[in-house]
Amino acid sequence: MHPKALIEACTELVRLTLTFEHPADAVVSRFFRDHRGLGQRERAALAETVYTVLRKKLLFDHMAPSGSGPRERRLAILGFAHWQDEEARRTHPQAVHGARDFLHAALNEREKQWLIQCDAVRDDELMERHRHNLPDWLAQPLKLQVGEGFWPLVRALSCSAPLDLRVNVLKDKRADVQRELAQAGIASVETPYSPWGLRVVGKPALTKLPAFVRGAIEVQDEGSQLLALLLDAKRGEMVVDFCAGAGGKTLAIGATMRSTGRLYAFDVSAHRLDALKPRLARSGLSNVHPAAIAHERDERVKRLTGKIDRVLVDAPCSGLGTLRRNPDLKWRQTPKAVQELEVKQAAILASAARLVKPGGRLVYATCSVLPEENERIAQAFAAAHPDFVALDAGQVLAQLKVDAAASLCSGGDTGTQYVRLWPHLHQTDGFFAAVWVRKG
Ligand SMILES: C[S@@+](CC[C@H](N)C(=O)[O-])C[C@H]1O[C@@H](n2cnc3c(N)ncnc32)[C@H](O)[C@@H]1O
Repeated sequence: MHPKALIEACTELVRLTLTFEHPADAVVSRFFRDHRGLGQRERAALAETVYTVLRKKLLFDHMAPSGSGPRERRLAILGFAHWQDEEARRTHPQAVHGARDFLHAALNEREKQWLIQCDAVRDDELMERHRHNLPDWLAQPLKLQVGEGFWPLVRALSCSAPLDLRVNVLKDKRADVQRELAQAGIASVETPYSPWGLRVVGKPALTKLPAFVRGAIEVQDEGSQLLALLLDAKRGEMVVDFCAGAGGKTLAIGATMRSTGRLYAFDVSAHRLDALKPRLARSGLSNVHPAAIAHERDERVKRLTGKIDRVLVDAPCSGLGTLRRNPDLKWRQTPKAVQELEVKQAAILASAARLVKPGGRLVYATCSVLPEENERIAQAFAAAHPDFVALDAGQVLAQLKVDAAASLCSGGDTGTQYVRLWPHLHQTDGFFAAVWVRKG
């Protein structure tokens, strides 16, 4: 594709994304479906350009007014240029800017001059908000929580997430899958914490690989794998994944149960549960029972009161721990939406807790980094439910032989009460988890 046509396509995609009517990943997928002729490299350039615009929106909004032409085109030019800079830095860490030849071939003289001006702006000349590119309501709580880690966190959030796989141990050993992938030209390393994880180098296409087709691998962030591990579901148990969605954690839990016992996958979205079905078929699991529920007090839920060994509540949340993958969330979420989520989270956790039998385990998890959706929900639950005893997540993970378990946790008297994963510290998405056992 000629550079001019590619920048025009980037401009159109930026325009569609910035309406914020739909999640960016859905807009991008739709665009690719509508433009089937796009090659692999063009798709990568389009997606990376748009994601860079979303990641650096405040900076680009600050730079765009000095340029000419439609605003979306200026943002697309900056997105493309900054993405190329990131690529160049990855391969040559000292590089300041990436090659501009391709991009220049798409620009007129005024645009080239403007880009040179933008390239000359130094980081230390910028206001703080143009460097961190976060809305104030999000920057403040992050600073309070991570202190000096704030700028490393900002840098981590401005990169794309690594591609993590979970090996389905029901089918294969991690080392065997790693060897098989290497033979297919896909390099990977073992993830540092999850016993099932492989971190793949680059972003190779996976869905046609024999290992994928036979259900030996699933794409899953290492942090998400750890939350499934934390539930520690055993052979023959009765287990509920209360907010199963498309079943990322369900599949991991089902495998730890060695496809025995009963694993209910509940969700209010039948559509999301439908996406679980082909994954389930590949996985070889026969112990999973997906069920769409109307709400958290549904009759199907009530019938299981006090009968379940382990319940995972992977609650609907702001998703603000996943900004590396979903940078649009920082512009689509609002403090008001978070408040509404808190009410829902507390209600779902309280309902799900009723299922846990005496001696059973309850795990509450989110992929949010906000204390309101995490510690605050866990503390309010603990205060209202004296029949649940909090377990120390650091100890639980250590018992599960997770390396450096304490470094994955924070909070409480022990400093390791809750799982707290951060992109800049653990190379995972931001995750939270709290664990309780019901008094026997
Ligand atoms: C964080 S997502 C789950 C992701 C999934 N566990 C995974 O690992 O792929 C939260 C899910 O909660 C579901 N949900 C929202 N309200 C619910 C409710 N009242 N009861 C059960 N599930 C609910 C949403 O439909 C969504 O699929």
